[in-house]
Amino acid sequence: ETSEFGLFGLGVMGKSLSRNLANNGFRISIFNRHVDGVEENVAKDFKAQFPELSNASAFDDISSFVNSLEQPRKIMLMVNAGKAIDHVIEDLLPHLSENDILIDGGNSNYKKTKERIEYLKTKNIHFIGTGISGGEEGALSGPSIMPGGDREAYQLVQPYLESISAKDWKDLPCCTYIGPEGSGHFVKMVHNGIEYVEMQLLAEVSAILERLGKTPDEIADSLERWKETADSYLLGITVTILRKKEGEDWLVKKVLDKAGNKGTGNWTTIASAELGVPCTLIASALFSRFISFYKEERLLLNKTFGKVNDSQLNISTNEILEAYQFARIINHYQGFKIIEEASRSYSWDLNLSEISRIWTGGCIIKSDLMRDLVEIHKETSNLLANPQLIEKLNKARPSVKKVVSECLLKDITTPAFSESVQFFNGITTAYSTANIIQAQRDYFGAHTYKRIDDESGKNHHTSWEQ
Ligand SMILES: O=C(O)[C@H](O)[C@@H](O)[C@H](O)[C@H](O)COP(=O)(O)O
Repeated sequence: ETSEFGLFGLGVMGKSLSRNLANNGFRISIFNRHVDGVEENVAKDFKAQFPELSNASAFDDISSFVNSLEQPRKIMLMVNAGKAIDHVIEDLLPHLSENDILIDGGNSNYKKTKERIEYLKTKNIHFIGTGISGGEEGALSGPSIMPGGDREAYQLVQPYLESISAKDWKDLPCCTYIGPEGSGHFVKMVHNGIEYVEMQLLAEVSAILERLGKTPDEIADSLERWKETADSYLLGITVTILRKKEGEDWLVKKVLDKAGNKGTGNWTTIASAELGVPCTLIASALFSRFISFYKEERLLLNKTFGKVNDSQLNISTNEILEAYQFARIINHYQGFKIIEEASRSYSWDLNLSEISRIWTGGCIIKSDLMRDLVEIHKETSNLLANPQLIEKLNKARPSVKKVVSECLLKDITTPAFSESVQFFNGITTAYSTANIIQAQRDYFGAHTYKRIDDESGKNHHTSWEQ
């Protein structure tokens, strides 16, 4: 009997998604390449390991894999983002038939996805660029799925993606058609950008609570209490991480402080620059990872400059919680702003409320705040215009300013907290200092400027020295 769905690439996510598809009763074919001495019989061995895969067909030969599938074929590619996708597409093409559908479930760059859609369209093959969030566990039990590309083709794979996805509080699938072109991968990219900041904020919170003399267990106790008002997946795993011991020692203390990245935070920062959206927090979180990589230089410079002010920190845990809530709202404001701008610039017509909804389950940034954003985005796309969030921000302002200034004075590095206040001050300032910038640009480059007393809006130029 032919299979109804194919899974190509049995890495961490591919394996979890295969089992998820099988657990949902689908007849699947699974494929993993054969690499002498490296990857041999991966699909067959994997199939043998899990009872739910007993009906699955396992292959390491592309033509048998493709021919095992009913037409139009639906194949999900779970291979590393980048060139590997193009190689796999070229390997598959000779075996595919018109109207077959390829789904790229990796963290691919949205511009490349658009190119691949257009390239495969010339061969009457559909390509759906799909963001999948939730890691190994989420992919098995139900990830958040963000498919983008050809809507008709999506409808043919919708039953599979919706079945395996996480379910929201109304038991609806955390999977929805995002939009055309690479919009699915764009939205996943921004998901990761928001994720970077949420992780950075929790790291900064831990550093501040440690400076207040708390052990990892005591920090975990505090964060555990924060679940009442600020629960999120990342808060939950950070509690577990902080409690993890190796003998008497906390494992987290043994982890080398060099944070890696696989590119999505990078791309989000580039996209924010290209689209003119100030995602300052995402850029800051990315650059904090880059700074962490200068470990040797940091050790040297620490000797040169050292921390001078290690006096007592005068901050309460509750003020840190309020500051954390403040910065998270700014983070989500910036994240959804770039999605809104991309939707406008690329005519993708994205639904911010629906995107918030599918991010309430299965994904890394799922949280109580995201749950609130589902309703808020039905009223406005501007989170800073929502009365509920305005009230929260105004209530938390004294705390975040105190936390940032105290940490600055006491030499505790809090780039994400600091940036949240700087951004907020900037975006809420009626008359900024940009008039000076315009005058300087006009001075040395005759770039012209507009005048507040000239409603025509025409450009003016001044010979500033005369
Ligand atoms: O949503 C998710 O499931 C994760 O974000 C996932 O996509 C992956 O873990 C990223 O690679 C993390 O990004 P970095 O490797 O850049 O931290």
